[in-house]
Amino acid sequence: MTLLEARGLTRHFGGLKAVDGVDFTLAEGEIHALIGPNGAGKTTFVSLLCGRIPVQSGSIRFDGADITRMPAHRRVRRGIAYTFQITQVFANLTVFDNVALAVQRRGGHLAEETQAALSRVGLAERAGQIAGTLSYGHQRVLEIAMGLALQPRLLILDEPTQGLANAEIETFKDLVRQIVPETTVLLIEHNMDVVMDLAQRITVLNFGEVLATGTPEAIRANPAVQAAYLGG
Ligand SMILES: Nc1ncnc2c1ncn2[C@@H]1O[C@H](COP(=O)(O)OP(=O)(O)OP(=O)(O)O)[C@@H](O)[C@H]1O
Repeated sequence: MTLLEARGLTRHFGGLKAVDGVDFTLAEGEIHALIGPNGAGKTTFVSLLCGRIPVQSGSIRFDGADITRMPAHRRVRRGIAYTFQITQVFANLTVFDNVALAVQRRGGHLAEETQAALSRVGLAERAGQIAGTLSYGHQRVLEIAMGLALQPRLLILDEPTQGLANAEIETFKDLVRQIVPETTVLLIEHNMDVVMDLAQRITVLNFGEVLATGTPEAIRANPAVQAAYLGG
């Protein structure tokens, strides 16, 4: 089943075609990676999907409904959660309270669901710690817990492994494998090992347009992708 479908999605900044007529579908339960060179439009594209930036033209359907003009907070309620490159953790609050805020936003059972989200990412033992004192890697994991606390249908992760150590990347990959297929995952990622390991399908953006979509094998073998991004 198709969970999300974008048609002709467009966002220009002045003369710059950041996202330019993108057609894109997400199948329910898949791990889908979005890759491409710096400035290709990946963050802008997912910002359009979650409503952080308004669409100029084109449409987005999510779970059968047109969400093109829906405000971001209502998309969250419909099941789209996201974590962005820039850390969203409240540094002065405890780990527990950071996640509790996300649970509260959804109107869930505060203590139980907060604890469950923390256990899921392996942060339960640090529940009482002030978030700002966590290592960088743990803060990134906390962000994912905050996203999961929303119990999303779709979790969008923008460069989640950036700055993580190798062992933390392995933990992250295990976590993503555990949350599908209940949660569909859209992953912006520059680390090609992570992409090839996790993704069932990959979409390559280049200059705001879709260059290719396919399985990891097909994308790796695609000459246009090699020329634009993989440096083959
Ligand atoms: N608010 C904005 N105003 C003007 N230009 C913008 C804005 N946001 C993004 N851009 C430009 O749009 C283009 C696409 O940027 P975007 O951040 O979406 O690319 P990206 O593929 O996510 O890049 P990276 O891999 O470096 O994160 C870039 O040229 C960027 O400078």
